[in-house]
Amino acid sequence: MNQNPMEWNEEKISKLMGHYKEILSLLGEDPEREGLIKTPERVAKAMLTLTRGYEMDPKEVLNAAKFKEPYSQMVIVKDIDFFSMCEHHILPFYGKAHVAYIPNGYITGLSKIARVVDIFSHRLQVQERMTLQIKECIQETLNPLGVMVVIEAKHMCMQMRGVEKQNSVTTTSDFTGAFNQAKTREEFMNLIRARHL
Ligand SMILES: Nc1nc2c(ncn2[C@@H]2O[C@H](COP(=O)(O)OP(=O)(O)OP(=O)(O)O)[C@@H](O)[C@H]2O)c(=O)[nH]1
Ligand SMILES: [Zn+2]
Repeated sequence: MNQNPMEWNEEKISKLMGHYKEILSLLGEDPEREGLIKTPERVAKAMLTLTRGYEMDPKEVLNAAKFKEPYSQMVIVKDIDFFSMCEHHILPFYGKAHVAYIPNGYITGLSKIARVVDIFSHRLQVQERMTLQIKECIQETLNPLGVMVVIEAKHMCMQMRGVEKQNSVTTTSDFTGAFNQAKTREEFMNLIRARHL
């Protein structure tokens, strides 16, 4: 998922650099001093990297590795680390995503589930919408018997500023189909909590 520098959109970078230079001045800094001279360019590239998910199609990623397979028990990819940015403050929120689905004739490459999380997290987000988008993307692409997504995250806008709570963790979950049954959700939650390897 590293952005190839050859693919930088020079026009966008140049415009972003102008804005970040202005922001540095407004914050009381001297954008011409040595340590800051390249900062607008660095920040422009960092922000384009952190929002690269806008340029990517998560359904295409899943469809590229969709395999016909009769396996119809739960598949779980847990502890998928992610970093995203809250759309309210443009500050990071970060944590782990856990995804389960029950195939209905088709499976996907395991890494593709993590890639879908990467794509949606590299956009300005709220945790709830990210949870729902991952769920919908998998449901609509693989048409499984059910999909469930659980996300646990810490929000820096609640740690560094505002209410300044360092240890609160937000958990969101969403599901379809077979996960409407409490027993199926329980199986997933137990497997998430179990420590293996
Ligand atoms: N539901 C939800 N809220 C979020 C998320 N990320 C940040 N927020 C919250 O978005 C809210 C924005 O509230 P506002 O009152 O408009 O903004 P604010 O004055 O900066 O709020 P404080 O953070 O309480 O200082 C805050 O309560 C944040 O904690 C998220 O992923 N989901
Ligand atoms: Zn925020």
